[in-house]
Amino acid sequence: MSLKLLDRMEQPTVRSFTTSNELSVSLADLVTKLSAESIEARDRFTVGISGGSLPKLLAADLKHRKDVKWDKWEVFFCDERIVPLEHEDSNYFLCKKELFDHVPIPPEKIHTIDPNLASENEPKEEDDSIDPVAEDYEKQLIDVFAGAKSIKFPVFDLLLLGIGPDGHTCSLFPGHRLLDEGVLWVAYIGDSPKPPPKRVTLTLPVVNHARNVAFVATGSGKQDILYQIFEDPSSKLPSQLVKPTNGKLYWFLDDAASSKLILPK
Ligand SMILES: O=C(O)[C@H](O)[C@@H](O)[C@H](O)[C@H](O)COP(=O)(O)O
Repeated sequence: MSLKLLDRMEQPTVRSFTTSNELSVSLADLVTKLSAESIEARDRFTVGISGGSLPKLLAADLKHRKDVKWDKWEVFFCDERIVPLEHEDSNYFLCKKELFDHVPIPPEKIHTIDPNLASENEPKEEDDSIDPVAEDYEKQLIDVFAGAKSIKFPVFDLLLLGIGPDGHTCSLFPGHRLLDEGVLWVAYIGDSPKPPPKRVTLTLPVVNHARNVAFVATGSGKQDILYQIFEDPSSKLPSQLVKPTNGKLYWFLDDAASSKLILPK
């Protein structure tokens, strides 16, 4: 593979599958393995899930696994649309339909935004990454990850990321000022190029502090952006800025998405 992501300490693991079902089985194997290892080491598994096509691919095989200690999971959302939780645009709603309705994760371990906190008016210009929904969600992360301690950033056991055709991930979009956010754990974006516009998102430092990060991308619509990411280290796309500091990076692709990449057989 002519992987140009050479400036990271550890090469990512890149897997491409003929079918999305094969991808889902392999992804479920990794999630199950990381869940067991995390629970063994820390008596819990902290995971962040993205929206889009990821939840269906994640759940397809995982929801049938019997060897997962679901009650030890702490689930967050890598980004979330500021809509009611029962709205079809809600990532929680999507994950509930695909996964949470099929596995016994205790409801109190599924950490959702509180859309009722949404302010009618946009934040003031100078602090426009701060918003009641984002602040509340950040407090939920602090409760789970920091408790009484003060830590710079949370360390997720696994973050599951999608990638947009423009190279965005979470709700971190190309050229957006949020890419420079270095303090907040959760930020507000009111002008998401991908509708709906109002969202909260984990910030890049949180993503890069994770023990494991797995991108999931399928379909020919992703082939060009994946080629750019893997072949052009100079472009600073959000997905290319994901370089876990002390963590492992995985790419789960299907052959349609990886068709322009030169991957080892
Ligand atoms: O809430 C969201 O919109 C997602 O978290 C977003 O970051 C998604 O992962 C990408 O847009 C890829 O979406 P697809 O996998 O559907 O192309």
